[in-house]
Amino acid sequence: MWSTLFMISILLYIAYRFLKYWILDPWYIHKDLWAQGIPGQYTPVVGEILNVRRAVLADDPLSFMVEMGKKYGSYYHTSFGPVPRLCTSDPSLIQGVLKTNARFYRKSNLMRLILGTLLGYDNLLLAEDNIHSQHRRLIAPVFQHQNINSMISLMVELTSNLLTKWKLTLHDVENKGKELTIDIQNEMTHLTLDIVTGCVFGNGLMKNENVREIIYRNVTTTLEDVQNRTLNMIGLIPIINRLPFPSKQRIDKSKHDVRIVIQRIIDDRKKNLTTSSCKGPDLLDLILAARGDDKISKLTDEEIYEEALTFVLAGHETTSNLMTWTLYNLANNPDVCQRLEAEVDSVLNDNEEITASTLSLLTYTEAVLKESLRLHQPVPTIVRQAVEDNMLIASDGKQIHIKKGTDIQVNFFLLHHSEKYWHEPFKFNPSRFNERHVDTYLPFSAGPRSCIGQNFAMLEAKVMLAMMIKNFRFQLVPGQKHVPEILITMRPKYGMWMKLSSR
Ligand code: HEM
Repeated sequence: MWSTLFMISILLYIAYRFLKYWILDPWYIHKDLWAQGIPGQYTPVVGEILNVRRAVLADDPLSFMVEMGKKYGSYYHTSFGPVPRLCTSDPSLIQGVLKTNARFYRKSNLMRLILGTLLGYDNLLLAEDNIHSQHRRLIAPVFQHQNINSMISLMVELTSNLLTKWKLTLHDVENKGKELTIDIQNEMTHLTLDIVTGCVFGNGLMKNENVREIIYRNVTTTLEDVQNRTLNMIGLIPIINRLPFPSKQRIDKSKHDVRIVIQRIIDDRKKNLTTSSCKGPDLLDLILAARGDDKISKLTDEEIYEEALTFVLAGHETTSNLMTWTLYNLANNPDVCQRLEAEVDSVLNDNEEITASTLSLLTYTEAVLKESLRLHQPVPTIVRQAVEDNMLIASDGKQIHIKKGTDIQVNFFLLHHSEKYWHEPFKFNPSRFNERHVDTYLPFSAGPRSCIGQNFAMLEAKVMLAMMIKNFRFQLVPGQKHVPEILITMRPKYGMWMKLSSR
């Protein structure tokens, strides 16, 4: 009798929790937002997942966001699965979430589920509160200009290796009377992975083909597995995401293999058995040496491992997407490309070393990259979850009370394509960056969790773009579909095939 009552209570409790999570809590949040006059729509349990899926299957993944923006304006509520969301591209609300009220927000559970599997949780991307601020204070000086400027020589060397490979292949192919076509997305992913791993791990990686192969293979296949598990929901459902499906076993094995080689590189570096491949200290030297204000506090071995892997993950696909979309935009805008070629030809000299001061002369190149980041933002949206009730103020003066548990989707894509802030927003026009754009241009986000690697990324992209444009012309192979695919980053779903010719 007592055991039956106990079982019934447990079942009722589970049913209540289920109902609360999937129906009651979301309903109260939507009701509250409607009561405040915020437009929006609510489909219980699934939210907008089916609409998003429909747009993705129709190869038009941005269309849903654009339609919702047109229908409701720069802030509205909806939900993703059961989780209620305030979606916004309003600069004032965005500043509220990312800066003024940042203490009331955490990264979304979705992001933790997707990236935590591979990275762990004590790193800049995923840590919260004190751990995050402590790591940020320790690591921010690592990315100062004087440190990353000494990495330019390695960026140049690795880009030059790729250009030499292209030249040789082009020569061979032309001798056979054919054309050279390559998937530029694939090439850029390899180059950015080469650069970031080289700048993190130095010659422990550069000189050991085997180590490099283990890191590259495991990082890329794990990212694919993690992405597939997100799309088919296996990775998102608690308990299910721990079951030993083949993809989970592959991820665990990769994690283990990567762990062993990276730990070895770190241990060797501590014993001075390996060195930086840059002109100065590399990122690993810098995080090993990082000390807090008290000159004593430092990262633990486990944290150093996670941060090093975080740089590799956060730093390669984002920059590779920037490069791929930039070449796409240049191929579609020959006038811009001509002006870029003229700048690069006048600044880069075959016999002179490329230094920070050479790069500072490439102002139009920088504008081209900035405009590409606006038009094809590598990280088009981010999501934060409110962990306390708080008040946000929109640009039109409306005050919005946000309840604990609400997700906020910050939509950089809509912000960067808003006619309110950008003249002819869908046009590729680098000259618009002759002026400064402050709160309306956020490719690297803003506030205490903005991209810590942004100077590194811009420097690297400038080196790659200038050297590539100096040597080659890139034309799009006709007949391909250019469809963006968005998981955390936005990349071309079917690759980006280009015909290469020498300049
Ligand atoms: C074009 C290239 C890049 C773009 C567009 C980009 C964009 C971003 C954005 C939007 C965020 C905020 C994410 C969020 O709040 O959820 C971010 C965070 C971050 N990025 Fe980047 N990123 C780029 C390159 C890099 C590089 C090269 C590195 C490192 C070498 C890097 C390291 C990080 C880290 C560690 C964070 C987390 C910072 C924190 O929360 O304190 N990123 N990035």
